[in-house]
Amino acid sequence: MRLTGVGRRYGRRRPWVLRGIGVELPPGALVRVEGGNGGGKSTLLRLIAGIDTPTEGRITGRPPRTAYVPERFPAVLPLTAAAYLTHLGRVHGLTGAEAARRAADGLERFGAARFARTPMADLSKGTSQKVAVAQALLADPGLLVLDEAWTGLDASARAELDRAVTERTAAGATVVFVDHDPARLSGLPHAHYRLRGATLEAAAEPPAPRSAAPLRTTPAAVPAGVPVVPADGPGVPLAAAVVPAGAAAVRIHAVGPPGSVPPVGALAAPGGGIWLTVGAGLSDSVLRGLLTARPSWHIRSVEELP
Ligand SMILES: Nc1ncnc2c1ncn2[C@@H]1O[C@H](COP(=O)(O)OP(=O)(O)OP(=O)(O)O)[C@@H](O)[C@H]1O
Repeated sequence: MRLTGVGRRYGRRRPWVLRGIGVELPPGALVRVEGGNGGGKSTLLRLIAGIDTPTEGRITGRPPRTAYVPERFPAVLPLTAAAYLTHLGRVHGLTGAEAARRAADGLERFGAARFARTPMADLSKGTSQKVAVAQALLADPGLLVLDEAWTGLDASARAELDRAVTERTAAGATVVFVDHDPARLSGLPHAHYRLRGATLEAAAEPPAPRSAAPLRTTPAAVPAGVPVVPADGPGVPLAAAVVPAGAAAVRIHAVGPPGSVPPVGALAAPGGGIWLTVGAGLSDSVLRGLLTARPSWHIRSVEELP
C-alpha cells in the first residue's frame, strides 16, 4: 500500500493538517506514527484505514480487508456485544455460524465473554474497547489500523492485543499504530515515523532502547520476512526489509535524492540520510535497489552488525 502526495485539510480556508505525505506500507510491516497533540496522527490513520479521503494525493494498494480501532468506540448500538460482532462478521463475508464462532472467540480472547449478551450501550468503556478490538480482528484483516487502541484495556487485554499484532504481521498484514506509550510494541521490529509540521518523516530516535535496531528482532516477533522489492516509482528504491531471527545483518547508511521517500523500516541517521538494517543475504539486492533507483541514492557506508 502506498500514500503519494497525500494532503488533508478540513475546509478550503483551513490550514493543511497533512501535506505531501509519501510513504510505502508493505505487507507484514509494523509502522508506528508519532507526533505532537493535534499534529494529525488520527487524521493520517483515518486516511490509511480508508474511513476518510485525502484532500489531495492518492492512496493505492490498500488491502481489501481493513480494520480500524479508534481510541473511543461508539457503543450506542441496539445490539448485544455478541450480536454486534456476529453481524459484522457477516458483513465481512463470513457465514452466520462462522461469524458467531469468531464473535465468541474474540470476546473470550479479550476477557469479555461474560458480556456477550450485554447490550453495547450498557458496556463500560473498557469492555466496549475490547469489543472494538475483537471486531477489528474478526476477519483476519490485511491492514490493521490502531489509534490508541490499548487505551482503556486491562493489562491482560493489552498483552493479548500485542500478541494479535504479532500474529497479524506474521501473517503478512500491515499494522499501523499510534500510542502514547513509547514502549508499546517496541520489542517488535517496526518502522517509526513522526509527524512534524504536516509532513511525515522517519523518526530520528527509536521510541525505546529495546528498539535501537528496530529491524532486528526476537524469534517470537519475526514475520516470515518482508520481501525487498525494487522501486516502481521514482525515489522509492525499496519497500522494506526485515532481518530474520538469528541472521547476520548489515546496516546501510544511504542518502537519498532531494524529496525522496525513505523506505519503510529506515531510521534517520545522525548527521543525515537513513540507516537501513537488512539481513546479510539481502544486502546486495538492497544496495542494487538503492543504486539503480532514478535518481539514485548515495551509499555512505555498509557495516556488518555483530
Ligand atoms: N473532523 C474534523 N473537522 C475539523 N477539524 C478536524 C477534524 N478532525 C481533526 N481536525 C483538526 O485537525 C488537526 C489534527 O487533528 P488529529 O486529531 O488528526 O490530531 P492528533 O495528532 O491525532 O491529535 P491528538 O494527539 O490530540 O489525538 C487538529 O487541529 C484538529 O482540530
